[in-house]
Amino acid sequence: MALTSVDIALPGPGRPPLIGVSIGRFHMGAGTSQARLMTGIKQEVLDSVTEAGGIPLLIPVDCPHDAAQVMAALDGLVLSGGQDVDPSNYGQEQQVTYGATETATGVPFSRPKSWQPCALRDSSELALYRAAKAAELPVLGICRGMQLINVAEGGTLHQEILMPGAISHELDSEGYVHHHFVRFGAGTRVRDIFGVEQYIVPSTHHQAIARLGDGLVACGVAEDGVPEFIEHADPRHFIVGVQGHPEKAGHNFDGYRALFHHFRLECQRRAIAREPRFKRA
Ligand SMILES: NCCCC(=O)O
Repeated sequence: MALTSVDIALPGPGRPPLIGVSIGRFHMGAGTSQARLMTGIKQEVLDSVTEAGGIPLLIPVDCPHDAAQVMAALDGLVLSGGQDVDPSNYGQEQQVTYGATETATGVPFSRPKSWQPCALRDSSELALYRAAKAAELPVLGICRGMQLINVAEGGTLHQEILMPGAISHELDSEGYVHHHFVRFGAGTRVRDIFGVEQYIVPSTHHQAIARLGDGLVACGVAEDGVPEFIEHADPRHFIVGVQGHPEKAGHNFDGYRALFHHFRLECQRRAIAREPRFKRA
């Protein structure tokens, strides 16, 4: 689908939708006088929502309000990327990777497979997802966000992509992004949005969906079988997860801009249906 700048610039009838964006929390400058606890999100996520015609509103992990109250004030939810989901949320223990040498140091190493899990962020985002779904608000999950949707629906993750025959999905040791193809399922929402059967994925993840959650469809799958896109099978829900990073790819690949565009339109359409007073003549 080719989007023009006019499509993006005109939000259409009604007010621009208010789109909640979950954000991570992390420590910076540990052990220095600049040590601080930060809350942050990649700028590209906010830019993608804004460019698509939505208003992004950040939801901190320790927001004290009930998730249903928060989502009642919003028209949609973006679950952003970041640290790994704690394996306890999908019934597993933290696994450990053992290596003969660490690339940089040449010494044996072991490290937890799941990177910096944060119980507070997990519980906050799981509650927001459930509240958004209950209110039939559109949800777009990016990378970790897609994995969180799967976990919320009872699915599981591979704590590392080490399955036989798996292609490379991670940044390589020099930081280059691997690109590979994804094939969209016929009759799926994402197939309609992208308007093609195959698309390119800039891939930067080390975990992947293992068992798919209830009600979800793996609507875009890589050649090694790794789910790259998921969506909810029930058409009442606009719930879409992307394992890659659409917020980083929109300037090169129109399909990812189309994804944000359709998400914003769906948020707006449902907001108008709920609040007809916002509809312009
Ligand atoms: N697990 C959340 C971040 C994405 C990944 O590396 O799998």
